[in-house]
Amino acid sequence: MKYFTQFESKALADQLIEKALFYKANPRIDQEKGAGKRIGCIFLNPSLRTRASTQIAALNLGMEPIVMNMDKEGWALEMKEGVVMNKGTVEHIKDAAAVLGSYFDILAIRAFPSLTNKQEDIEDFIFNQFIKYSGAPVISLESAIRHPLQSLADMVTIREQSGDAKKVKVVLTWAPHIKAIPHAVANSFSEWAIGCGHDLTITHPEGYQLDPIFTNGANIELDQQKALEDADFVYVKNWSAFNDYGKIVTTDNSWMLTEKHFRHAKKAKVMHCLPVRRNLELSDEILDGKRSIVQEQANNRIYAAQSVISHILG
Ligand SMILES: NCCC[C@H](NC(=O)CCC(=O)O)C(=O)O
Ligand SMILES: NC(=O)OP(=O)(O)O
Repeated sequence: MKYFTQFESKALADQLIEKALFYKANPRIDQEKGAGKRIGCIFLNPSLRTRASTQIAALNLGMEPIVMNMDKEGWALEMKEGVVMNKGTVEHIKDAAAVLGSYFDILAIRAFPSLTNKQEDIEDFIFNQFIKYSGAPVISLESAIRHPLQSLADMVTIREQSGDAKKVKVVLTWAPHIKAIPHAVANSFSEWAIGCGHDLTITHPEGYQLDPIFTNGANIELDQQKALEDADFVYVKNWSAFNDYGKIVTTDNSWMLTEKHFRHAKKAKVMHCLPVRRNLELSDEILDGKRSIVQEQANNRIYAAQSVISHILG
């Protein structure tokens, strides 16, 4: 495997989930595997979990991580081909990515969408420029349209929490927010949950349909109460409109989950990738209550990353 950017197959997902659970039980068992190798973690946007968990994962494998916050510490990058660089950008992605590719054995990149240029975002243009020009193996730390390390950690968490249950009902519910938020987490969660064979229902207000490329195979139910019935796992996430691209269509706060939403889903566990805006996206009551498994999820980010890095190292 040279690139970890999206769901590939159930067989690979199962292998990565098993390996993540193995590393969780034996974090340092492969301390020699990455010895003498470096991973470059390139952030064009903020991060807490992805930044720290990827570094810990690399260190568990004996590999040296170097983090660059390119949005703040690097030169302003030009992404377009053939432009006269007489404005704000200082260095072309061609040159920067080629240098980074020569410095590192693996490159890991975070590049959020603009939410203003739909075509560029759905092509994952900036992320793909790094792939094109670096020549190195690349791991996505969240691109414009996907967040596969998050989704892998989510699948690990569901596997861990569901024990012997053969089939679980998973619900992805939209939550209110005050800002236009990317689709990446919701897209990826849907892609991985369907790919891993879970029974997935997606619920959101009118106008928040996700790109069907990612949701094909899910049950779409616009009535949140109905969607939540008998859920085993409820994944909470805000996203902006996809059709009316990047717009906020409603902020209806009745969509924020509280205990009363779980009348017909008594056993449901609640997931969120974090960061979460409390009492806007999700209530204190849920986040601090027994249903929440958000800390377990965040912890599993380490072993998801370790599993992927190990797989790329071969
Ligand atoms: N990496 C996890 C989520 C990152 C991003 N959240 C945010 O941008 C939150 C911003 C805010 O709450 O102001 C998202 O939802 O895609
Ligand atoms: N869940 C997640 O990706 O968190 P960060 O944005 O803090 O990395």
